[in-house]
Amino acid sequence: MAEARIRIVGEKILADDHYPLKKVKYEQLRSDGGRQQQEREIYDAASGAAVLLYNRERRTVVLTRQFRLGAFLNGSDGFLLEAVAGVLEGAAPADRVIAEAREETGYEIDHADPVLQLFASPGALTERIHLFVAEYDPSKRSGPGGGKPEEGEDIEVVEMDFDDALALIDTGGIVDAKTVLLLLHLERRVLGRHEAS
Ligand SMILES: Nc1nc2c(ncn2[C@@H]2O[C@H](COP(=O)(O)OP(=O)(O)O[C@H]3O[C@H](CO)[C@@H](O)[C@H](O)[C@@H]3O)[C@@H](O)[C@H]2O)c(=O)[nH]1
Ligand SMILES: [Mg+2]
Repeated sequence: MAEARIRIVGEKILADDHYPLKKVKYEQLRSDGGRQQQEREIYDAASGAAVLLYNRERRTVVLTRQFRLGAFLNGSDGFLLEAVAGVLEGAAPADRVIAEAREETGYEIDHADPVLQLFASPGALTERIHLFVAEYDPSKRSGPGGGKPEEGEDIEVVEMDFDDALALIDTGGIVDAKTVLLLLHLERRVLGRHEAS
């Protein structure tokens, strides 16, 4: 049997409040045949799912704007425009995004199309994000959205022209990775780009 390239040799919990922050020791079989031990800090954050809501006829998307501490602590005002997203909390990703769309925007979607999965920041986080797109119908809105105030959510719902959203990627107005990726997917595979007149 081939020798395993990576072997976990130890794990220490550094902090465990919301999700655990760990120090993990592993042994790597290097490409030169040697074995090397390394240690890394890793935040064992929950995996999540995100969905970009779009309307083909109106050529619009629905995004959220909410405060994100990580961005604030690193040079942004922290209020990021993002696709709807939430942690899985044990649910199937396709079910989770339908519930999150309702909670965060009030839109009722009955189906979401899977796009891809990605690791949010694989050197530092265990988190995997499942990405979807879904058509929304402006007449199917059960409430204002906004998220759960009791969990500290204070989410602004932002409906915008799809081409304006694409332009915001170029000007730095949209800087959330999953959202940039979903908008580019929508352009490449679903809606195409309309040149500004
Ligand atoms: N008390 C407490 N609450 C927290 C903490 N971290 C998160 N929460 C709460 O947990 C809930 C998470 O809300 P969701 O809508 O389920 O998740 P999200 O924050 O939108 O996360 C999504 O986007 C993230 C950023 O891209 C992703 O990291 C994540 O996987 C997911 O896709 C929010 O109510 C938030 O306040 C914490 O450290 N302490
Ligand atoms: Mg969310």
